[in-house]
Amino acid sequence: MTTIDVHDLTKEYGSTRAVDRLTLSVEPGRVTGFLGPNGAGKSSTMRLILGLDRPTSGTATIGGRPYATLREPLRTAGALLDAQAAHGSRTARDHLRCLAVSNRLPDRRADEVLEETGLATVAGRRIKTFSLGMRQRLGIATALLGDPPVILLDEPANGLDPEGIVWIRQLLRRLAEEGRTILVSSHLMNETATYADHLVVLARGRLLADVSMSDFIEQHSQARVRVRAGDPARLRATLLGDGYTVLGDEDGGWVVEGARAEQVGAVAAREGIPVLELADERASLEQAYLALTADEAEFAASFPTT
Ligand SMILES: Nc1ncnc2c1ncn2[C@@H]1O[C@H](COP(=O)(O)OP(=O)(O)OP(=O)(O)O)[C@@H](O)[C@H]1O
Repeated sequence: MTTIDVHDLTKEYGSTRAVDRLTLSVEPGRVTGFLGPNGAGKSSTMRLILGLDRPTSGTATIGGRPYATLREPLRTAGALLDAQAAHGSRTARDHLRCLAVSNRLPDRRADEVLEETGLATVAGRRIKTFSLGMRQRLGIATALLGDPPVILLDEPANGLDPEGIVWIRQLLRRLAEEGRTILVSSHLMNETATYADHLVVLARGRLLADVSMSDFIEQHSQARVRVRAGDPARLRATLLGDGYTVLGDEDGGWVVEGARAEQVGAVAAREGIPVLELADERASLEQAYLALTADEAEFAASFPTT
């Protein structure tokens, strides 16, 4: 089992501290979503893990070794960082075969990963004719080429069509179930929620959270209850009288902030108000993420207050 270990990692570009004393481990057998506002340091961290940049201080290792010292790196870690990186005048198959040869991988791996990523029918086409989504698939094919235990993907769903998004979700789940270590950065919270088991959240180069998906949502969201009742006006007045915050929902019911279903049910029962619908509302990853990072977004839009 191969773990990614980052210890006290710092990277400065001139006066910008892109990564700031970061310590974390990315564990095998699960998909770790790598989140954070623009400029948080996600790509910089991935580049440092992959030996593409030198840290200012600290270490990043894969299976206990710096990437640069791995003898057959593609067999240990595969990555998609920049889908535009492939040579445009080569065909997809030639691009992958060249990489296979230079990494002493069997030639057949090129066709296997083309098949796996849905590119078999365009394997003979030059990469410069590829759409963004096809380039993403080729980047993922490259990451899978060495059948590595560790995979890092920077925004893999970028440019994928709806079918491609379903495909990447299933692929990530399968890779994790095979026991691999998967680190995936994304700005798409709804997507991340469908495949990640664990989350690492950065802001301004620092670690904000390193926690399971379910604990993250629990910790960074408020309990809410949705309720519809036979006498909505009286239920609202009673709840307000008991100190709850009550908002209207689009179906004519109420959303009660900071409450659980059993509490709202007890209030309705006490007052003899018939309850037609009552449910705890599960916060989304997006709501929890926005609550956590509200003060951290370096380039957050400012909204007019009037
Ligand atoms: N090669 C570089 N030279 C100078 N500054 C850099 C370089 N690479 C990154 N930075 C800076 O480091 C900070 C972190 O950038 P990084 O790309 O790692 O963030 P990110 O979390 O991946 O952002 P995004 O979500 O927008 O891709 C930013 O302030 C960025 O401008």
